[in-house]
Amino acid sequence: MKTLKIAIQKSGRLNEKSVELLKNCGLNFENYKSSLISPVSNFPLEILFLRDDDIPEYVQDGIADLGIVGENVIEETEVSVSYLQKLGFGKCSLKIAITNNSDITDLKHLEGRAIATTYPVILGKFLQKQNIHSDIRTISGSVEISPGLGLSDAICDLVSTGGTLKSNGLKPFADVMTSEAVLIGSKGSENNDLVQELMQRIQSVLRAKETKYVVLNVLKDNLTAVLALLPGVKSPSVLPLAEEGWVAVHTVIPERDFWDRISQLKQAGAQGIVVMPIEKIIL
Ligand SMILES: Nc1ncnc2c1ncn2[C@@H]1O[C@H](COP(=O)(O)OP(=O)(O)OP(=O)(O)O)[C@@H](O)[C@H]1O
Ligand SMILES: O=P(O)(O)OC[C@H]1O[C@H](OP(=O)(O)OP(=O)(O)O)[C@H](O)[C@@H]1O
Ligand SMILES: [Mg+2]
Repeated sequence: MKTLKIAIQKSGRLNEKSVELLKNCGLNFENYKSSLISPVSNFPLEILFLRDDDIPEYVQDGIADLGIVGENVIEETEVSVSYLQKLGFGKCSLKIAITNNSDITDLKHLEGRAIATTYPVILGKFLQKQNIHSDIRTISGSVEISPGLGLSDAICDLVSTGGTLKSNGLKPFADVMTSEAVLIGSKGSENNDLVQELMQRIQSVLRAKETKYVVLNVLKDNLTAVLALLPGVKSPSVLPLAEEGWVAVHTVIPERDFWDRISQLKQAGAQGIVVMPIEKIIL
């Protein structure tokens, strides 16, 4: 069977999480900073370490079968690839930001104004939809300093905490798009058996990340109330305890409403609650 190639970012915001995800999928490979290509010893796969901007085109052209990259980069490069899976990391928004003392209060005020960005394609489409004609100034980085230097009236750049905007005297003004890291594939790659195997592994790791394994003890009299609060993969397991009248309940709980569930369980009579991380959930 043909060896697959997956392109991930060589260094930068997505590198560490991409490597961690692949390792959690049980793939063995070396992650030397100097190597640009790394074979996986226990799966027919090679990992290419690239600048993130190049990943969509490598995948579109079939040089890499798969890639991990931000949605923002895919939109900007306007490639034709298959979106296979959102990966839940690298979450950020592309925003238009203005200076704290700006006279711009409405999108229409951007008409004729200069906006600096590394995302001219996405910004251009956004403005076109609003029928606004701005002077888009494409620069390759450090976008946030351009209003202070007099290069632009506004910027359009990625924001997550907002710290970079704040420290440059800027404030968010309009949301252009939200983004996160996604697994992409060359068109048709989703039909490849190896791609499907890898996607199943990735999905089992992502599912596990979203959930916790919980074991708790409860008096049989309170069991119905506790079970009513629990989802489980199929349903919770209930096991007798050595002490008469008590049972142990094993289940999985979604990470997102974890603390609410735990306090509800305690109120319903759950005791000795043990919470454990889950490595993989294979359905
Ligand atoms: N502040 C942020 N918070 C979360 N995710 C972000 C943030 N900034 C960028 N990202 C996401 O991470 C991706 C990579 O960001 P990074 O800053 O490492 O890119 P880069 O400097 O263009 O890297 P490269 O050297 O590979 O070209 C972005 O395209 C975006 O999807
Ligand atoms: O809202 P914040 O949490 O402050 O993040 C926003 C910053 O993060 C990104 O740059 P990054 O730090 O990745 O550096 P880069 O410009 O060198 O890619 C982005 O281009 C912003 O400058
Ligand atoms: Mg880049």
